[in-house]
Order: sequence, then structure tokens, then C-alpha cells
Amino acid sequence: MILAKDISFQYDANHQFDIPDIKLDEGEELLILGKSGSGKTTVLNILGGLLKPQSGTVEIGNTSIYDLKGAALDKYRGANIGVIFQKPHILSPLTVEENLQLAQYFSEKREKHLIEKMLNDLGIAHKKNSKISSLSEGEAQRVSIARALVNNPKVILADEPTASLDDENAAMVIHMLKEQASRMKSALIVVTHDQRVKEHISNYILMGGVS
Ligand SMILES: Nc1ncnc2c1ncn2[C@@H]1O[C@H](COP(=O)(O)OP(=O)(O)OP(=O)(O)O)[C@@H](O)[C@H]1O
Repeated sequence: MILAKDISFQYDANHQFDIPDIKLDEGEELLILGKSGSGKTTVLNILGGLLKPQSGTVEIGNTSIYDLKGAALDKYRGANIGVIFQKPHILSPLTVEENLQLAQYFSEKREKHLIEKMLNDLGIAHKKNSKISSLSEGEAQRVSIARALVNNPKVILADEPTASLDDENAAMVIHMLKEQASRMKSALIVVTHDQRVKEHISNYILMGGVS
């Protein structure tokens, strides 16, 4: 489902990363733990098709994603990779439903029933017509999760999804991600410094940091 092999990446001579090989089949989960600055977001961007490594391959499904270029990569990413960014990537002047429609538009999937299902599953169906700017932070985070998952991606990548949450809400968000990943048989990768997540995802690797 996702295979990252022999990846090496550097921003410059002072920021080089050792990135472990990763192999996850459908429905499997992985936690990537590391302290601030260890390169977690960098790895997530590499796995998500947003940052091309200097060497190595990332395969999702049977596609070597960095063999795709420009619009083809964008489309593949939109349809197959769901990224939950550390800072929500949702458009505040639009409604909840419009944000999800936009995610479908970019992937050319356009399956309206998936929007309804996702809003129901994440408990935000009653906010469908609300503008993002009127939501609480917790609600906005759910929309951000819904937006990442609305196309039933093969791989879900979440960057620090629990960072600013108390124990109860952190557990709820991880539970939500695990439940949706399991329902869609997606591979789930969470990158975080938050040791609490180990209680919920036992398969973990440690990021070593910049070498
Ligand atoms: N575009 C860039 N150019 C040069 N260095 C960068 C760039 N982006 C990130 N870095 C550096 O690479 C290192 C890792 O950054 P990254 O954001 O991947 O870490 P992180 O583990 O996600 O950190 P945090 O938990 O604080 O978000 C940091 O030292 C950062 O300053």
C-alpha cells in the first residue's frame, strides 16, 4: 500500500535526514515519533508527494509517485493520499461542505455521498452549511480530517493531530483516525512528538534527527 525505500533527503549541508524504510499494507498503522526539529514534517511531506527526495522511492498502490510529474502527481495525490496538516488547510470563507467539495473537485472523484458519510461519521453534519470561520477549533480540526479523508485515500498521513489537545480529545481524534482508516482499509501514518499516541498506535519508529 505504501512503501518508502532508500530515501535520503537534505535541505542543505546542515539539514540531512536519515529516513527509515517504511512498508505498510492496507489497514496497517504506524506512528513516527520524534522531537521538535527531528524532521517529522519533512518525512510526512516526502511520503505525501509534496517534497521529492534526492534519492529513493515512494510507492503508493503500485505507483512510484515521484515518477509522476506536475498535474498528474497533484491528481494522484488528491485521489489517493489524505494529508492532515499541522495547521488546518481549509478555506475559512467557505462552508464546511464547500471545503469538502473542493477536495473532491481536485481529485476528480465527485462522489457526493462520501461527503455526507464523512460529515456524519465525524459528527459535524449539522455544521455542513456553516462557514469555517464560525467553527470552534475542535470542529475546524474535524473538517480538516474530513477533507483529508473524503476521497477514501489509500494512505492517511497526519502531522501532530493531537498536539494542542487535552487527553480526552487527543484520544478521541486518534480513535476517529483509526476508525476511518480501518473502515476504508487505508494505511495510517501519524507523525508526532506526543508520547501519548503510543497508547493507541503500538507500531512506532523513532526519528533520529538531523545528521
Ligand atoms: N525549507 C527548509 N530549508 C532548510 N531547512 C529546513 C526547511 N524546512 C525545515 N528545515 C529544517 O529541517 C529540520 C526539520 O524540520 P521539520 O519541520 O521536518 O521538523 P519537525 O520534526 O516536524 O519539527 P516540529 O515538531 O517542530 O514541527 C529543522 O531543523 C528545520 O529548521
